[in-house]
Formats: sequence, structure tokens, C-alpha cells
Amino acid sequence: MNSKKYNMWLQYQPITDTKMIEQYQYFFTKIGVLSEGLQVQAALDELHAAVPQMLDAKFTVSNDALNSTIVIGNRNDLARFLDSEQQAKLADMNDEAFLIASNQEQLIIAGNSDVAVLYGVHHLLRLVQLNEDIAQLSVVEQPKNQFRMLNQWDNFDGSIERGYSGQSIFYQHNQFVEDKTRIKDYARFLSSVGINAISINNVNVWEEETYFITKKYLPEIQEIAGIFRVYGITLYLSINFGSPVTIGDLDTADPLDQSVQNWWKEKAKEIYDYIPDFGGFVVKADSENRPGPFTYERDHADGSNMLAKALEPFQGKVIWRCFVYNHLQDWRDRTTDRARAAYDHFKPLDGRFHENVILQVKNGPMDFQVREPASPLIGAMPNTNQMIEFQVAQEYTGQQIDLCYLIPQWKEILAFDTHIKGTGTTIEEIVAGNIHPYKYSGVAAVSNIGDDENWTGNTLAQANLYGYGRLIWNPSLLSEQIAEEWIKQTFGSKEEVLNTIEDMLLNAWGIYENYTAPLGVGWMVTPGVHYGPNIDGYEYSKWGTYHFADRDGIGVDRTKETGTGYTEQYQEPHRTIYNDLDQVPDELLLFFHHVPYKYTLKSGKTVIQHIYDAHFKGYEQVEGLIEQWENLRNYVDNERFANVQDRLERQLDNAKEWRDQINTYFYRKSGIGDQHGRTIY
Ligand SMILES: CO[C@H]1[C@H](O)[C@@H](O)[C@H](O)O[C@@H]1C(=O)O
Repeated sequence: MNSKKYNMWLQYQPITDTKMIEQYQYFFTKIGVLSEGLQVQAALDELHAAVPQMLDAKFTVSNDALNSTIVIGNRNDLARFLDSEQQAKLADMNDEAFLIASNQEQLIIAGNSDVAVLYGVHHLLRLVQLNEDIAQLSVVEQPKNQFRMLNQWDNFDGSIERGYSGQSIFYQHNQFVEDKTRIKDYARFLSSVGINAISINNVNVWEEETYFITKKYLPEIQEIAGIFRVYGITLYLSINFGSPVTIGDLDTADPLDQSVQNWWKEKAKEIYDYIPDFGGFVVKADSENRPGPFTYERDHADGSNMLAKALEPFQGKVIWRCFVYNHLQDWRDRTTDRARAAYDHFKPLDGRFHENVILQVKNGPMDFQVREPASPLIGAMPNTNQMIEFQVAQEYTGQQIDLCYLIPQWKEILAFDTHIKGTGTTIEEIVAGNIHPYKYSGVAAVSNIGDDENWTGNTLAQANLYGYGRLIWNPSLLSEQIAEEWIKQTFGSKEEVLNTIEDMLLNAWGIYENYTAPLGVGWMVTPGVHYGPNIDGYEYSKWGTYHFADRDGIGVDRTKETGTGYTEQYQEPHRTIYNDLDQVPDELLLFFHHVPYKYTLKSGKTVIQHIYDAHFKGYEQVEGLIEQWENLRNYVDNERFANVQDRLERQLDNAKEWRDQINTYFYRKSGIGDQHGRTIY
């Protein structure tokens, strides 16, 4: 299986930095490989792919460590090359940790496991691509998060739920793709940023996908698991909770029914016969019409524990999603609050889950909007494994047409100090497993790739996939660092290119927020597709997604006294801050409060004037992005230049549509004009 060349970040462009090239050429001549594991082999393959291209040179491979310029291997096989301090450092770290040490003569990459060697090699190749000095390295790294997962929302017919980059790379017309090259390439890209788990089918498990866990499809899934295994990525499947009825011959899926329990036990055995290192199940149950334990008057602990027991003998995990809410609401009912739902459903069950169940909590508490507070459920269950769920796919953030670099958003959420066990109990530390004694925890996200030549629709959306992996490996990396790394590896190191794209990326989220739904209120999107404005599109629907704009004001009252009481789900000081009009941050005002249009923000503007200003500004900022990109015309190849240019033009149309719809709507509702007399239709 040969890899194809893409304009992604593993391009390995020729090194042109004359200061460094000699040093690199020296090191990449004799590679000593001391371990034989699959992932060490993958590391060597990566070196074979990278070195000739970057350095126009070949290297020899042997197991003669003494005479090698680079030596790679796992800690056991490399033991005699490590001094006691290095040994101790590695011994202190987790299984995925690596060490890189070099002097003028030799460079050593030692991993705590075979896959750690692969991570170490990728780290070194990244340093070379960034033109860093590698002659005096002393690097020890381990991933901060244990689970670093992607969820594919791919359907067997080849479509992707919320996919914006073409069709699935896994399936086509209800078959597995025959040519698996693209899957292998994906695995390479993911391992280069440290992803170690993937679920390969949509959490909405439809009829045919329900049969993925049968012998009809397991042989093909086994093959895909084999591809990911080489890159240290564990394969998971989304399953249908109703499987015993759909594919078994049982008339119930009741988790407390003995025959159901036995059915899943047998099923687990069968799966593990095919895939001995199968990760486990991802489950969307009792959520948006998917079957679950509620049908049998059981709860989420009953449901997930039943599956957990079946997987336990094989070290399998159940990743149980907490996106559970009433999707049959009436807009007149102001007490039911979708933002509350996950916490209300799951918090009371703390302590009842088996140790191989992990709750996957969506952020935000509503649904991947451009601006939401952090989910109050994260960290609120000290005795239950948790991970947080992000969305790399830009469902509500421009759908990979509009530019939206999401790393700053995720960083803000990870940095949120829940105060659940006092100051410093940030979400970052909680999901890293450092606050509560979780056995398993980490981060999952919905992927943004498809079979488009550039993988992500908008080429610049690649930065979100790259950045997701890098960020959850090391959450202390800055948004700008991650952007720089990605740009240099993807577009080269020219000053103009670097500065321009970096600036575009770093401003993108704010720009998107400016011209869409204001001040944290969210939604206002076209129902169904979720692209473009439709202010009342969801206002009278059953989904619980309201902004409550009327002639007097706008926003959702989630306060304790007069609202849904959602603010009570937070610890102090947030509980008070969010509940108090005088303290709530402007950008979240309408998420927590219903206020008159003339209410004055901390910025000094009224809400209505803020709406106008932000929307006029957002549109102008997109014009600015177009100008910035235009300046790169001579620095970027035609294909990528045209791709981004086209997306930016579409973004401008979208921003105009949002600006005018929103401004007109609120002008008409409030009867209050723009202070600056700009055109409102
Ligand atoms: C997979 O279904 C999705 C659905 O398409 C999406 O609009 C919503 O945001 O979230 C659901 C979920 O997260 O389960």
C-alpha cells in the first residue's frame, strides 16, 4: 500500500536553511533500529518517506547502535544507551512517553513503548521541518491525556453526518472502500499528532450499520483495525443499543434481562476473535430518538454497565455519550432547559458506573455553538470516568466554508477553572485525570475529514485537525504555536506566508462570532443544515434551542431566581458570576440572561448597538481576510490559493447574509436605530 502525497502537514519539503542542512544530513545517514514492533517499523517507514525528500539523501539501516548516527527503539531494547538519569525520567512517565537526546555525534530516540518510538520520530521530523537545531536535544515528552480520540460520523452509504469535505474515506454505497490507501494515510496523519483512538462509524447507528458487529462485516473491520494498529490507534465502533432485537432474535434489549446480557457477552467474544485489541463501543443512547435503556425503565448506568461487563474480559471500554436531552419541547415551556439536561441526567448516577465505562460529555452544554460556557457536568462526577467531546467538524462554525480556527475556543474551555475541588481544578486537569481518581479519561472530537483532495474542504481547516491532536497531547501549547507549526509544515516558512496565515487563523473565531448569533445566545441558524442565518428557524421548534427575542428584549433566563436555575450547576464563584447581571461576561450575557435591548454591556454599549456594531464589523473583517489572502497570491500554489479564495468569497456572502438578516430583524423587533446610521434593510 503506497501512500499518496497530499498538501497536508506531512509534506517534507526540501530543507533550504543552509545553516541547518549539514547538521541534518549528518544525523540522517546511519539509522540504528533496535526494536522490531509494528509501530517502530512505521517510524522507520516515516523516516524513509521524509528523509530523501527533505535532505535529498538516503540512509542505511542496521541494528548496529554504536555506529549509528540516530538510534531508535523502545526503552527495554535501548536500555544500555540510556544513562541512569534518562532511565529514571522515562520510568517516571506513562507508556506513550519518549525521550530524544543528542550530542554532536549521535541522537537517540527511546520510547516507553513501540508507539512512543513512533511519536518520538514524528517529533524529530517536526523539529527538522521547523528548522530547529537537533544537535543538543534533551526532550522528554508524554501526552497529557490518556484518550486522544476521534469520532467519525461516517455512514455506510458514504455520506457523513455533518461532513463538509466530500464523502467517507471508509465507505461507499453500503460497502467498505476497496482501496484502503486513504485510510492508511489518515492513520499516518493522526499518529503524527498523537491520536490514539478512533471510532469509525456514526454515533447514529442506522439499520445496516447495526450489523457491523456481525460476521457479515467484521472481517473488513478487522482489516481496518489492522491499518490503524500499525500507527498505535485503537479502533472502536458505535453500536446500536437495540442490537439484540435488530440482529439477534430477542424481543427485548432490556439491560437487566439475562438473555440480553448473555447476547452481548457472546457478541463481545465474537468481536474479539476478529480484533483482539478492539477498543470497545461508543454509544449514543436515549438521545435524539436513538434506542436506550429508558425504554425498559432502566437508567444510563444500567445500560452502560451491561455492555461494560460484556467487554470487561477483553479490556474493552464503553464510551457512553451524555448528549441526552428532551428533544420534544414546547417553546412555551420555560422550565425545561436543554443546557441543564446532561447534568440532570448523569450527575445523580455518579459512582454507579463500572470502571471500564467512560462518560463522553459534549461541550458546550447546548451543542458545539460558536460561544457557550463550559459544561458544568465535567468534573462534577468524582467517581465516574469522563472525557470531554469537541467538534473539529465545523457544524455551527462555518462548515469549512467560513474560516474558523477552533484551537482558541478549545483552549478557553480547557482552561476553565471549575473550582470543583478548589482553585486550579481546570477542565484541562480534570480530563487529564489529575483531579479525580479516574481510571480512564481524555478528549474525543468529531472529525472534519472526507475524501476531498485536501481532506477538509477549506484547506485552512486542516489546522483544526492538526491542532486538535497537538493540543490534547500538550494543552499548554499556545494557539499561535500550533498555528505556526502547522503553517510551516504545510505552506513553508516564508515570513509573509507565516505571518499572514497565522493572523487569519488567530482572528477567525472572533470574526465568525461577530457576524453570527450574538453574545452567547447561539442558534439562529437554518434548521437542518445549520449553515446561514434563520433567526427564528429554531425558535418555535421542539429542539429546546430558543433565543426568546421579543419586542422588549432577548436572551435565555437561566438564573436561579427567575430562570431555569441552570447557573446552580456550577461551583462558586461561577454560580454567582453567571447568575448576576453585573458580573456575567458580555460574551455570555444572552446565554444566561434575558435583557432589554437597551441594556448596557460592560463594554459600555447597549445590547442592540453591540449587535449592529459586531455585525457590520464582522462583515468588514471578512473583507479584510480576503485582502490578506490576496497578498499571498504569489506565495501559494494555484490550487490552494484558489481553494481558500473561493471559500472566502462564500464566507463573505454568508457574512453579508448574517449581517443583514440579524440587523434588520433586531431593528424591526426593537424599533431602535443604529447610532451610526448605517444601512439596515
Ligand atoms: C450525530 O448527531 C448529531 C447531529 O447531527 C447534530 O446536529 C447535533 O449537533 O448533535 C448530534 C449528536 O451529537 O449526536
